[in-house]
Amino acid sequence: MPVEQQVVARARKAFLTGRSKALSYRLSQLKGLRRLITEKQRDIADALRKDLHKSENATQLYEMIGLEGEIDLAVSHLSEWAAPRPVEQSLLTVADEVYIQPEPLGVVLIIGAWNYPWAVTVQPLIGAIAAGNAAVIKPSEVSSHTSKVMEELLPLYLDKELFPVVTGGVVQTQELLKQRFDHIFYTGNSTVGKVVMEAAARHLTPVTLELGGKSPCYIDKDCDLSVACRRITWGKYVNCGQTCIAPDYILCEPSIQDKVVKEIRKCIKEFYTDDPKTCPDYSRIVSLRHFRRIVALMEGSSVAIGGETDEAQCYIAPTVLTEVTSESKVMQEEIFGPLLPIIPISGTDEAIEFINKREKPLALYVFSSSDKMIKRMIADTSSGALLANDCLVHYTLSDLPFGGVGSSGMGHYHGRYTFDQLSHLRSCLIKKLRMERVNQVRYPPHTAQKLRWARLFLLKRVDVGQWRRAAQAVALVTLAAYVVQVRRPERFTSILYWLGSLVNSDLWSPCDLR
Ligand SMILES: NC(=O)c1ccc[n+]([C@@H]2O[C@H](COP(=O)([O-])OP(=O)(O)OC[C@H]3O[C@@H](n4cnc5c(N)ncnc54)[C@H](O)[C@@H]3O)[C@@H](O)[C@H]2O)c1
Ligand SMILES: CCCCCCCC=O
Repeated sequence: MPVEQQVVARARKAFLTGRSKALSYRLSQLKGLRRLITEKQRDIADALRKDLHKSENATQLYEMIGLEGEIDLAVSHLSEWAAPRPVEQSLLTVADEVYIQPEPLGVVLIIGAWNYPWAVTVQPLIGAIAAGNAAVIKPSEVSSHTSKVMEELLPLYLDKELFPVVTGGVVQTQELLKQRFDHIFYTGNSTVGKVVMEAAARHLTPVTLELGGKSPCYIDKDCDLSVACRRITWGKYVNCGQTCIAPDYILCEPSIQDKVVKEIRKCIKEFYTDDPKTCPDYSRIVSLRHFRRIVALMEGSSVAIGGETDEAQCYIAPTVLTEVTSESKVMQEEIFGPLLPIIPISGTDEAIEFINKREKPLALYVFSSSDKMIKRMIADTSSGALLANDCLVHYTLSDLPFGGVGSSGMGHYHGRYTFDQLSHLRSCLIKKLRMERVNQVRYPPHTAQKLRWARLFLLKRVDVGQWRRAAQAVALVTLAAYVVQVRRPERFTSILYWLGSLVNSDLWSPCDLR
């Protein structure tokens, strides 16, 4: 039996013991993960320096702080997320207990990518643990040092049967994909995304696909170009452009192109000095394969800034390309590197047309001082996320669902969204065996009179929670009135009057007919 099959079988067996379901157990595992991040910062940072030339501070800023925040959020909200969720009811079920009970799915497969290997592999794991699942973790073989560190460290802090790490490349991943999972959470490119989805379909396993693509960045001429270019320079060149939501290309009117180039040049110098190659904050391309792919993308465009490369170090300077058209090589695929092409367009109409002609992006960036223009972009385009006047920062908010649409992915996560994505939201309705008369309206023979009652019973929507709160309020006020009557009879009438107005208030009127 292949080792991957054995690992999955062990994880399923551990899940079936039921121990991952107890909230106290989930919390202890989350706290273990938190300790790992705190105690092993140095090992994590060393590996990322070897993989991507990331500085220790950049590792903290772009990966670890986010994970700490997500763990803390899950720990503090777990009981609320996992609790039964009451729902609005119809009159037909008003006497019943009706709620949604989130329950674990079972064994989840998490396949991570290499660019922010801790963020994109461990963040889904936080949700998997919080939701009470077992999870098999497959880090990317491309960030090999990090993969090794994960394999060594995770078992020291987590239940190794419930949360095993499988390392290796395509062969091992494909072996894993033959196994039956209850959910597959994949982060990576769309070509492999299709392979994952096909394998999942064989077992009818649901998937979350966190993919990429070309995220456009439109700069309106009505905007502060120096601020806009500063934010774009940061968003593009952080991690050497190897960010799923990096602005892939700029769309702007020819009249502002020179100013855009000038401002970006200024910011590159400010962030990465005159010689980015020696700057500790400037990363490297992850592998020779990716290096050669990115260098080849420059062909046919003019280099306005940068363009220097060093194959021995997988170094590509922060680069801006001009004289780019839709047909240019650099526009045929996601760049995922430090090349920033500028494509001239005639204005907002053409920008929207350009964006809508292509696949739906993971992120869409708009820089403008006009609220109207920004709202128009939101209304007339579609993307995983839209940011006005900034780049990347939506990723840091746990309350925003992170994910793509169309070819940039399916499903979403972060914060409670990860919990819900990796839970089954089970509908529960608990009726008592009494009050059978109410059910007459649904039993044959189906008469016109029964139908009239059924219409009322089914279409009147009732917020039972609101009724309960109102009943509690009335009970409290009645008690207070009783106490006042005994102690201060002269105030009794005014309290009765107030009580009457409460009873007549909106709280008691049934919801609209729908
Ligand atoms: N949406 C997001 O959150 C997000 C985050 C990071 C990266 N990305 C996207 O990921 C892409 C970059 O990552 P990548 O794809 O180069 O990462 P990658 O090469 O590390 O592949 C991702 C995972 O897929 C596995 N894999 C690769 N080839 C396979 C195959 N043929 N069969 C089965 N499994 C296979 C790898 O083992 C790895 O674990 C970019 O498109 C980027 O935009 C998206
Ligand atoms: C604040 C920026 C973090 C970016 C992480 C992006 C993960 C996808 O590549």
